[in-house]
Amino acid sequence: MTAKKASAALISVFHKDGLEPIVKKLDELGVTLYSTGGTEKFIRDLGINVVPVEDVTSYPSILGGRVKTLHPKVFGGILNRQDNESDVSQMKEFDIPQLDIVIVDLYPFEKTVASGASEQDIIEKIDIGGISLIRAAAKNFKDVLCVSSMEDYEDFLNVISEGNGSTSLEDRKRFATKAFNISSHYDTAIFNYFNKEKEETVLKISETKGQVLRYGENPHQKGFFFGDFDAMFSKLHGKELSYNNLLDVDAAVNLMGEFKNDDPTFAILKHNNACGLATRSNIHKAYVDALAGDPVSAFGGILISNVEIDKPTAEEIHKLFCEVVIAPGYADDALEILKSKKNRIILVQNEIELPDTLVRTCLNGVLVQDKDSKTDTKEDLNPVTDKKPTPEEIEDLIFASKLCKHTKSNTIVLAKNKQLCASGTGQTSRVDALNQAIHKAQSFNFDLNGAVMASDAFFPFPDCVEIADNAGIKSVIQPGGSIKDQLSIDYCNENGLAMVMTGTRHFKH
Ligand SMILES: NC(=O)c1ncn([C@@H]2O[C@H](COP(=O)(O)O)[C@@H](O)[C@H]2O)c1NC=O
Repeated sequence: MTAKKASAALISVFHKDGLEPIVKKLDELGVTLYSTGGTEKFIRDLGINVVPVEDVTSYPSILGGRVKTLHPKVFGGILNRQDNESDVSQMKEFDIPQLDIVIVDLYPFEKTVASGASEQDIIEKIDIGGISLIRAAAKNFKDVLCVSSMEDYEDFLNVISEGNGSTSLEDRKRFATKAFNISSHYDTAIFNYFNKEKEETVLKISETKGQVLRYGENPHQKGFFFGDFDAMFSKLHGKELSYNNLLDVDAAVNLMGEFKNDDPTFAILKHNNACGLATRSNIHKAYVDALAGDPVSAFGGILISNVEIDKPTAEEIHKLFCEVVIAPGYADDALEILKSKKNRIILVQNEIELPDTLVRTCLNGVLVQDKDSKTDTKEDLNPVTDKKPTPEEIEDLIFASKLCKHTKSNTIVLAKNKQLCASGTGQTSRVDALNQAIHKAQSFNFDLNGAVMASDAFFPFPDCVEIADNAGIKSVIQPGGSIKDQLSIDYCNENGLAMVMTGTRHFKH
């Protein structure tokens, strides 16, 4: 028989909200309730009989609540094996009450850390007794049902009501799984707090908000997202986001983060790279000029704006088939237009910081690195040629460099008047990336005379500046650092090009 009738429950919870229906139900079912200080008072105030845990331990809660349930009579009541003769006789010998249900809601450690509390307050929010109760009850799931978080109260209430006081082995094991999820996540959070300075080269990630995606990168692959999408975005409309949508949204948000404080800027991305980008005096113009960057690739793209989207912009966007639109907000009439396509995903981006550590799988492990948080500014530009870039060219160099940083390596970005003309993306050589960019820009009738070129890494040879010069490019930004830098500088000097070095490489593999 795997169904067990519950006769006693220990309840010790931090959050008392939501507890009332549970204790009422347990009382109605004739279950004896044992409880700790604040929880006991809460139950008693409801007019329900409850046994203080002190009556079991013969100890008061001591050391400011650090020790209240940590006692053999409590843990014996949870950990005894009901089908083990020796356990059963010891329960009698030591007068230990049988506990069939344990309900715990832990001290809110993570919330306390996030609130910026003092170290002492944080330390006091490391739950010791509660986590021990959870682990003990979950270990003994054959006999005990463990409710380990207030988020599971409703689930538990259904189980106990449907079973009329009995619980099935299946449910007890299901709740034990939840319990070990809670306890391991809790300890991970504590470790990561202590390991803030990253002294231990150990990686502990605990994501509890997993979402099953329709599929992975392709329909025959499974896919999941672990993260808190709702903290980052309010989804106003459209179909469920796919694995690839999420990757594109990530690329879009990271790119637009570079233009947060700039004039209205619009970007269109495909396969994580921008195919259109423009900064203008209003968002309508920015969209039109971003689209002009590559109206062919824009089909099915991810669109992002750094300012609210107005009606004229929405009318233009509406002519295009696009997967996702992201903005800090939408005018009402703009939203109405955008919503008129059933599947179009419309997101409002909330003001929230992205993590500053990047993680990806590698071989049989993972690679971890700091995010490339360096954005090239005017102060970073070291002019290395006789000719210096004009103020307009400097604006374009910074614009192109910001985009370069968010484009797959090897990359070359060509820009003019704060508009992306074209980029070469993810090429195996820098020359290929440049040729791809020039060819693409010319195919969309961009006049590259006076355009600027940004390179994510140094030029190993002077071939790139020569090709760029022949296409009409007048100014170049690159990190520098090649032993043959001087050859590129010499070419620029001989041919009237301006070049600046930043000293910062922006590879994106
Ligand atoms: N010290 C102990 O023995 C102990 N036993 C249970 N707790 C926690 O005390 C809280 C409930 O306390 P109260 O019922 O006094 O409001 C729960 O969050 C529970 O996880 C304890 N507190 C911290 O470790």
